[in-house]
Amino acid sequence: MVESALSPAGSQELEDERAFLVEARAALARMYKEVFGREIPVIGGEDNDERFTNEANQRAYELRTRALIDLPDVPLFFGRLDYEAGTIEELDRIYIGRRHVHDGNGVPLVIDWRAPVSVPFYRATRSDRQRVLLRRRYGFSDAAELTGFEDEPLIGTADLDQADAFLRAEIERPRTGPMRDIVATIQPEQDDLVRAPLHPTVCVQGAPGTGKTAVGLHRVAYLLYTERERLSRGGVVIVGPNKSFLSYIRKVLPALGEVDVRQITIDELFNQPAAVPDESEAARVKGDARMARILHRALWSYVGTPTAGILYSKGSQRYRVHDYETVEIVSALRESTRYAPGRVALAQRIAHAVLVLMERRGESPDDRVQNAVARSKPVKELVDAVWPRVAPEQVLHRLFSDADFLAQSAGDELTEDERAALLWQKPARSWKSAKWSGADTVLLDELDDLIERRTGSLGHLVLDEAQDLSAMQLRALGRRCRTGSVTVLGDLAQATTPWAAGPWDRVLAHLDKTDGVVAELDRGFRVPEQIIDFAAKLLPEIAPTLGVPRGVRTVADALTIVETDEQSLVDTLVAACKTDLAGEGSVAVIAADDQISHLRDALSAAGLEPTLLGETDEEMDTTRLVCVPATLAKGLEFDAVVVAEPARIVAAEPRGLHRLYVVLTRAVSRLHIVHASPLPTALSQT
Ligand SMILES: Nc1ncnc2c1ncn2[C@@H]1O[C@H](COP(=O)(O)OP(=O)(O)OP(=O)(O)O)[C@@H](O)[C@H]1O
Repeated sequence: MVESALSPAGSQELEDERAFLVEARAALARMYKEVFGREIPVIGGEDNDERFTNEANQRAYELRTRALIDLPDVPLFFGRLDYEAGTIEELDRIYIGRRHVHDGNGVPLVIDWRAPVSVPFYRATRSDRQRVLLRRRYGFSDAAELTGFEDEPLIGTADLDQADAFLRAEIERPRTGPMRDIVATIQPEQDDLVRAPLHPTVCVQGAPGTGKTAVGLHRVAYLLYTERERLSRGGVVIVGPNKSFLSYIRKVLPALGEVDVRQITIDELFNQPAAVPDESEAARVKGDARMARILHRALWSYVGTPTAGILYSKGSQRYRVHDYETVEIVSALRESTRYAPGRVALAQRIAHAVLVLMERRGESPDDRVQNAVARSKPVKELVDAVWPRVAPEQVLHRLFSDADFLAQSAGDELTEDERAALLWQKPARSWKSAKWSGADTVLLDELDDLIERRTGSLGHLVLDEAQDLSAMQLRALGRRCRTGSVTVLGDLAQATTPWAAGPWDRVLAHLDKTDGVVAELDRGFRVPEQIIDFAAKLLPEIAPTLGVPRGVRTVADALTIVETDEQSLVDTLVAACKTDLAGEGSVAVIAADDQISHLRDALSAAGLEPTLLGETDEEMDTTRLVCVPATLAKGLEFDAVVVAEPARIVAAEPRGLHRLYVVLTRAVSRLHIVHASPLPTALSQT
C-alpha cells in the first residue's frame, strides 16, 4: 500500500471509518451466531428421500456457517461508493465487501461486490459516472486493520492518477504465501470476463500476469453468487496444472466466501493414478485427436458379423432367426448405439425377432418371455461371439502390444514412426497386469465413454493453463461438463507440453464447446515493463501470431543480467539472493529441474534457508526463499526472481524456449539472470 497516498492516520474521518468497520464486524458475528444457533430441520424416517433431504439440510447449514466466519486477515470491506441522492433506496452510500452484512433489521452495512449495485465500483468513469459521485478505496494492514483510504471523485478536477497508484500499490504489496484476491482492484476488461454470463463458454488468451487466474477465480465466485442453485446441482471444479499451483491459489475462493469448490489437477480427474511415465513422443501421439478415431475403430473391431442365426426351442416348438436377420440387426445397431448398450440391445432385438415368430404361430408372448429369450443360452452365445464384452484396458493393451491390430486400427492416420512410439517394448502379459501412464488413463477414459456414455455434468469447469492440455484431455474434460459451461484460461506462448492442442478454436472444438467466445487480455499487471519487453523477444520464435503484451508499470532496476563463469555461478547467485532478501517479499531461484537441488544445497551451505518447491505441500507459505524447478514455475509469482542458466532450461526439453518464457515472467519487481553459458540467441539480441 502506498501509505502516503492514503488519508493520514488520526483524522476524524479515518476514525469514523474504523468505527464503522467495528460495527460491521459485530454485525457479521451476530449473523454467524444466528445461523449457528439455528436448529437444522430433521425429517423423521429412514428412507432414501428423507435421508437425502436431511443430509442436504445439514450440508447447507455447514456451508452457510462456514461462509459467515469472519476471517481475521481478510478485510470485511474494501471500497465505498457515494451515489447521487435518491439513486438507491434510502442509501446514498454503500460499502463494498466480499459478502453481504446486514444490521439485523434489514439495513445493509456491507454489500457483496457481486451485487449489481456494486458494478459501478469497477466500471464507473468520469465520462460514464453511473450516478456515482465518489469512489473510495481502503488500505489495510496484513492483519486487516484499516490504515487509510483514498478518494477518487468522479466529478470535479481532482487527480486522475489515484486509481492507478492504488492498483500499483496492490500489485507491489510484498508477498509471501498463497495468492490473494484482487476484488478491490479488478480492472474493467477483467470485470467484463468475471461477470460474463454462465453460458456460453469463455476462453481467455492472456499474456503472463494479465490476471487470467485471478479472473477465473473471481468468475467462479461471481457465478456462484448469480447462479448458485443451477451450479450446486452439478458442482464447480477448477483444474490446475499441478499441486504446487493449487496450493498457491487455494485461499482465494475461501477469502471470497466460497468454500465449496473442488480444485484439482487433471490427473486427479481420472479413475486410476498414472503408474508409469510416458516417453515424450508417445505422449504426444497419445494426446492427439486422431487417437479418438483410432480407439473408436479399435473398439468396434471387436464386433463381428454373425455367420449363423439362432435356433430357440421352447417345449416342442423351434424358432429360427436366420443369419441374414442377425447380420441386419448387428449392422443397424453398430450405427446407433454405444458399445455396452449395443450388447444389451442385440440380445433384445434377437429376442424380439423370436417373439414375432411366436406371434405368427398364434401365441401371445409378453415382455417376460422376451426377457427370457434374451437371456437364453443360444442368444447369449451369439451375443458373446459377435459382440463380446470388453474392458477399456483390454482394448488398449491389445493396441499397444499387437502391431497388426494397431496398424489396422490406425488405418492411414499414423506414420510408421508414430506407431512404433506407441508400441510397448515389453508388453505386460495380460491387460489386467498392465501399468498405465498419465496419457494412457486419458485414452482409457475415452474408451470408457465409447463403451458406456458418461452420465451427469458439472455445472461449470475452469481450466487454468489450458494451453498445455492435449486434445484427448480436452475431450475427457468436455465429457464431464456436457451441459455445463467452461472458463478456459491460458497463453499459447506458455504451452510447454509436446501434446498441446493448439489454437483456441481447436481447444473449444475438442471440449465440444464450439459456441465459446475467445477474449484477450494484454495488460500485464504482474511483470514490470522492462521484464516483459525482455521476455517478449522470445515471442517471434515461440508464438509468432500473438501480439506483444503491454506492461502497466515500470520498476527501477527491474532487470539485471550477470554473465559469470562456471566457478563463480553459485557465488553470484548467492549474492543476488542476499540482495533481494534484504528487502521485503518473496524470492525465488528458478533453474532447470536437474540443477535445482544442487543450487538449493549450495544456497543452504551459504547460510541461506531455502526450501525446494515440490518437496512438501506448503513450502511457499512460510519461507521467503524458494528454489523452484523450472517445470513447476508455471502460474506462480514472486517479488524477486533469480534465474540460473537460461540455456540449460531451454536445453532440457523440446519446448524449452516456451519454458524459459514462463520462467522469465514470474517476477513482480525484480528479475536477475545469472549465466555462464551464452543466453539463447533471441535474448542476446538488442
Ligand atoms: N486487477 C488487478 N489488481 C491487482 N492485482 C492484479 C490485478 N490483476 C492481476 N493482478 C495480479 O497480477 C498477478 C498476476 O495475476 P495472475 O496470476 O492471475 O495472472 P495470469 O494471467 O494467470 O498469469 P500467468 O499466465 O503467468 O499464469 C497476481 O499477483 C494478481 O494478483
